[in-house]
Amino acid sequence: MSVYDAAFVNTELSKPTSIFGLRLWVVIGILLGSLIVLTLFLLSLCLTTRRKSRRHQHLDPTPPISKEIQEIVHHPPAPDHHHAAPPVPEIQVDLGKVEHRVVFSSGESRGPTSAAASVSETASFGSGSVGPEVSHLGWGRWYTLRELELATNGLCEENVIGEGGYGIVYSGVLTDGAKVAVKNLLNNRGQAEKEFKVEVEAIGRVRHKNLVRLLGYCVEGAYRMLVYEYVDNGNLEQWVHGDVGDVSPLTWEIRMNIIVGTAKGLAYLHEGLEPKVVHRDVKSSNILLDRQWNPKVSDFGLAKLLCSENSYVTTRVMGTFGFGILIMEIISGRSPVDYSRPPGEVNLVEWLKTMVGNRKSEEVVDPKLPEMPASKALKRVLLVALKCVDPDATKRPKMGHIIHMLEADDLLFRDERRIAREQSNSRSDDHLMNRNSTKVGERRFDGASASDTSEGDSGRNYHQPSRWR
Ligand SMILES: Nc1ncnc2c1ncn2[C@@H]1O[C@H](COP(=O)(O)OP(=O)(O)OP(=O)(O)O)[C@@H](O)[C@H]1O
Repeated sequence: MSVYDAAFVNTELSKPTSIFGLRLWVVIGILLGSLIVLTLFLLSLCLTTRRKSRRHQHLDPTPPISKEIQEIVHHPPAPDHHHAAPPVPEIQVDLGKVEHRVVFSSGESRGPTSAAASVSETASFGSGSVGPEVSHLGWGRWYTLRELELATNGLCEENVIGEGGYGIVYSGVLTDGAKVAVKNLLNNRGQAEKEFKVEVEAIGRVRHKNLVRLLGYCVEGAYRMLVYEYVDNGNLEQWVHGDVGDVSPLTWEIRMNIIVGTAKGLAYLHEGLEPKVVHRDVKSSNILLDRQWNPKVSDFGLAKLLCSENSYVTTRVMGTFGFGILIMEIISGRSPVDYSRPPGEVNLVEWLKTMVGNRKSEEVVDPKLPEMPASKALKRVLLVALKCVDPDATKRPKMGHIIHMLEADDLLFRDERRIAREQSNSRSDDHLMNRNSTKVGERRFDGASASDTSEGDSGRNYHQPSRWR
């Protein structure tokens, strides 16, 4: 720019304007200053908003545990365990990425109406839906407390189906109509949360028709709840020891079905999963029944996950002893310990051993059984029970082997029943007795004869009582 141009610009800028007679450069200065101030204001506004929203995300009450839930790899079972379910794919779920807003604040105003109102409230905050898509895990669902309150009529007393060592169990109906059992775990903080994690991780991935299925869980504030499929025909303890009249509805066939089904559920826990799961509390109140009398093992909440290297013996010791007592309970209708009985009969295992040793197997059968079982079938199942409670833990059979023995027994029993029916129909006793012995002989080649089973698994010897040969 030349000296003349600069002088010209200077003259022009120094001219007074119509705005309060201010010179042009002053007006331009004011405009520029205002623009800068406005830009700075907008920038700070923008930053404040972003910071606020970030703090909001931080306050999102997604429980920390949910981020730790992930599907555990389900290894296929060993080839000889053909009862195990097919493997499921590995899925990792990070619930922290799902927007959860929990609006429950206190225990007041419980009941179906208030609960319903809150559920829709939750929906409006969340991803727009309160249904399963909000909180799918790899294996199940994460439920809000509101959902479970709605399902259980506000955790009301009429919905209580029982109380166990770990909390109260409620029946409930979810919004999709599914009936569930909600176990509200007793909460003693710290420890409870640890147990809860163990239980959720151990149970969530397990799928077997003879194991009660965990559908999901709820962690909210101090609440820890497990949501199970509802099994609708009570538990085995109620049917074996409850007031069912003089004749039990549990026929021999039903009892055998319960024993075999329970064995399959336990075998899956012991042998179909890696790491293994051991129930540690096999008892009749933990065997739930459906309307077709199919058993489902429940309450493996404190099951410990074992390292595969050193679990072998432990699994056999812990798992089979309780199962042996359970068989005795089902066959005899007696409790494992019953102080109302004479001294020699208080302990079921000891009494039964004595009875079998004295060739009184038939006398151990539950007097409420509608019909006596075939002698061989009875002895076979008692033999299995006695093997399970062998004082030498290393001689106890594995659950898989127990199934093998029991199922062979089942076939044998069916044959004998068919033959018995034929006997009573034709009345040609001698002829049919010959067929009977031939049939039994044939079955023994199926790999489950008394001598086969007496050898025990893994080449261990079991000394079968000679009277049973
Ligand atoms: N999934 C379910 N469906 C139907 N009823 C259930 C279900 N789970 C548990 N129950 C019932 O709830 C009651 C309490 O069960 P829970 O497993 O808590 O205790 P328990 O087995 O009686 O005792 P413990 O805790 O000492 O094993 C039992 O009567 C059981 O039959």
